[in-house]
Amino acid sequence: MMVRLLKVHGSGNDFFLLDQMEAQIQLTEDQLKQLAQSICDRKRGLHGGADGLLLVLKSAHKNVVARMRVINSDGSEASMCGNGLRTVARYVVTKEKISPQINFKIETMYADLQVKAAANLASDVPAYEVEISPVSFADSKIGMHVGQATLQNSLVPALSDSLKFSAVAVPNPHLISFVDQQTLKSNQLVKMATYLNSENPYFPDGVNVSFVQKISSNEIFVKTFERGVGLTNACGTAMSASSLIYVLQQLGQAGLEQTLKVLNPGGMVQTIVHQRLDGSYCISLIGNATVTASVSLDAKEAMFGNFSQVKWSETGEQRAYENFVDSLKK
Ligand SMILES: N[C@@H](CCC[C@H](N)C(=O)O)C(=O)O
Repeated sequence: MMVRLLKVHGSGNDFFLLDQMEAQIQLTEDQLKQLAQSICDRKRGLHGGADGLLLVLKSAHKNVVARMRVINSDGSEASMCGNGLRTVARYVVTKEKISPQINFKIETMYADLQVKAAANLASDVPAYEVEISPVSFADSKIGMHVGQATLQNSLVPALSDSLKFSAVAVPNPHLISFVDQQTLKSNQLVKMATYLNSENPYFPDGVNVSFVQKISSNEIFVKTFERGVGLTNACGTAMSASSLIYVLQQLGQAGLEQTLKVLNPGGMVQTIVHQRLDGSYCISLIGNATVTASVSLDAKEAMFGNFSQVKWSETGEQRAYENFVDSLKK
């Protein structure tokens, strides 16, 4: 059962992308989960593994070009993936020959989201802009049980006696703390997030946890431990959620519609926080959509960790991306 995959990334948050409309045989839900776990495994997976598997499907919604599903590397399904959506948008533009000026929609678990091509981040680094929405601060939408209906820069004594937390669903769940350099460099993020993504009474379905550092008024650094994955180079929804919290708590109205620079361990994206007329928020996430390789493999063999028949062909795009990351350090 041969299938073709792409290896893609946004800010180094990397994925295998499978277009199920092109696959000759449809994999069952169990087979998709097993394939994701097998190829994404960082030690025994395909070419160093990945953070997840992105599925591209047909959408039944009117005026929607395609549908995206996201399977984390542990086989769990996520409701949204910001970095992944940019790469899916690029894939759909190429496949459907959509003009780069056109805005279009991609269906995700809870919303049909606007996407469009953006100006290159740097020479030969294609970029896309995607909508991150819907946003909710309610404990029920976040899957949060901390004895408070919302968390907005609040102490949660069960988690830490000094760090303050904010929680938001965009719509996948995020727990965010603004920290100093020493805390950012410590093992606290991994320790806390590992606990909150194992059996625990506070976030029984797990949560993406980010530590954020303010760099300047329009610049933040975000480090994320993702639910279903672990520490990643970047998490698009986490950077969007962190930008929203930063604007609401530190910039106020003046921060709306402003472009923020969001640095992360894998590179940099830009975000813009919007407030709609009905008072709800949404975020524009702008960043690279890089295709590093095209792959063909026998899905049944790959599910069991046999990659002997894999054909792997590099695109050459990674070099330009690395030059871009180097330029950020200067
Ligand atoms: N990397 C993603 C988020 C993927 C889903 C997350 N691990 C979850 O389970 O919610 C992003 O770029 O947003």
